[in-house]
Amino acid sequence: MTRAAGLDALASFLAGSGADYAATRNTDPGRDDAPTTSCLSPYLRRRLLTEEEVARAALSAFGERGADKFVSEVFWRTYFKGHLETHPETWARYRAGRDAARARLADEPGLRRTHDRAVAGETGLDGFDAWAAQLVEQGFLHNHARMWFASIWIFTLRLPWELGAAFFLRHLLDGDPASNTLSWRWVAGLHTRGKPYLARRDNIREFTRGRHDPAGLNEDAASLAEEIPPREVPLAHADTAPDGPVALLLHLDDLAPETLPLGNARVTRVAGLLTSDEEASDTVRAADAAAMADALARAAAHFGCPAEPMRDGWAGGLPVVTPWAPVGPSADALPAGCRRIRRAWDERAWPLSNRGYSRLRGAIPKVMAP
Ligand SMILES: Cc1cc2nc3c(=O)[nH]c(=O)nc-3n(C[C@H](O)[C@H](O)[C@H](O)COP(=O)(O)OP(=O)(O)OC[C@H]3O[C@@H](n4cnc5c(N)ncnc54)[C@H](O)[C@@H]3O)c2cc1C
Repeated sequence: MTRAAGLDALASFLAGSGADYAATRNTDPGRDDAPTTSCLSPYLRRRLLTEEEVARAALSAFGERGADKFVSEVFWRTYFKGHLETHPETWARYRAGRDAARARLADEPGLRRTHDRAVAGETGLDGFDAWAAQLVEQGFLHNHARMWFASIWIFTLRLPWELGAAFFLRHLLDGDPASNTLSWRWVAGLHTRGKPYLARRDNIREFTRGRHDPAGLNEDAASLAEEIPPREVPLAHADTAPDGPVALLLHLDDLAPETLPLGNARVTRVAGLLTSDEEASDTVRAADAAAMADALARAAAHFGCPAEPMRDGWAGGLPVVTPWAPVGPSADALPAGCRRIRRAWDERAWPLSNRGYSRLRGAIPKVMAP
C-alpha cells in the first residue's frame, strides 16, 4: 500500500477500463475477472492519492464528458466526508447502535445464529455468501455487491445494519467512517429518508453476468426509520499553518504531505500517528502501517528532515501542524494543540455537503476550478 502502487493503479485505469467506466461500472465482474472500476479506494481512503489528482487525471484523459461519471463518483466520497463532518452525531450513533446490537446477539440466540451464518458466508443465499467470503479474503467488494450485500443483510436477513457496517469496517481495505456508515444508512433508507435500496434478483443476475441468481430475497421491504435524524452542526473552522519552522504530524486520513497547503511554514520534522480503526483486521492494519511507512519516507525526502513514528517529545517545542482529520479514529487520537489545516478541495466542497448529494454535484466545476 504505497503511493507508487496507487499511481500504477491510476495509470492502468486510465489506459484500460476508465474509457468505458460510465457504461460498465455497475457490472461486478467477480473476483477473478478484470475490474470494471478503478479499485483506487484503498489509496483514496488514506490520501496516498488525493481526490483532486485522480479527478483531474480522468478529466485530462477522457475530457469533461468522458470523465463525468467517474468524477461524480469521486465526489460521492467527498460528499460523505463533508456530510459526516456536519453530522458527527451519525458516527456516535452508529457506534452506540453497534454496541447495543451486540448486546442483543448475546441475549437472542436466533439473531446470533443468523448473524454468525451471515459473516461466515453460510446463509445459503446465492451471491451473499460469496461476497461475505470475498470481503474477508480480499478486503474489497465492488460497489454494486456492497449495495446488494447491505440490502440483503438489512431486509432479507433482518439483521441490525450497524453490525453489517461493523463487518465491512473490520475487513474493507478502504474502510472509511464516512463512506461506510453513510452508505449503510443510505441502503437502509435512513440517509435519504424513506427510500431504501432493495436488492432485486433480476438486477443481481444481470450485473453479475449470471454468476448469481439468489431466490428468496425480500424485494418489498419498508425503509428503516428513526425518530430524529442526526443533528447538523456548523463545519468547524480550520487553522492556517504558521510561517517559519513547524513539525508536521501525519495520520491515516491524509498521507500526501507533498501537496498540503503549508503556506510559508517550513517543515523541519515529521511524525506519523498510526491509528487504525479499533476493530480493523490484521490485513487492514498491515495496509495502514505500510501506507504510513511510505508516507514518512516520502515526507523525509520531500522536506529533507527526519520523519518517524510519533513518540513523546518528537516536535521539540515547534508548532505542530496536521492535515485535517475528519470524524474517525485519527481525529479522536490527535494530540491537543495541533493546528489543523484543510485542503482547498474540502474547504470548498464540505460546506455544500450538509444535505443531499445533488447540491455538491451541481457545484463540481466550482470546486474543481483552479
Ligand atoms: C454499503 C456500502 C459500504 C461502503 N463502504 C465504503 C467504505 O468503507 N469506504 C469507501 O471508500 N467506499 C465505500 N463504499 C463506496 C463504494 O462502494 C466504494 O468507494 C467503491 O466500490 C470503491 O471501488 P473503486 O475504487 O473501484 O470505485 P470507482 O467506481 O472506481 O470510483 C472511484 C472512487 O470514487 C469513490 N466512490 C465511488 N463510488 C462511491 C460511493 N458510492 N460512495 C462513496 N465514494 C465512492 C471512491 O473513492 C472510489 O475509489 C461503500 C458502499 C456501500 C454501498
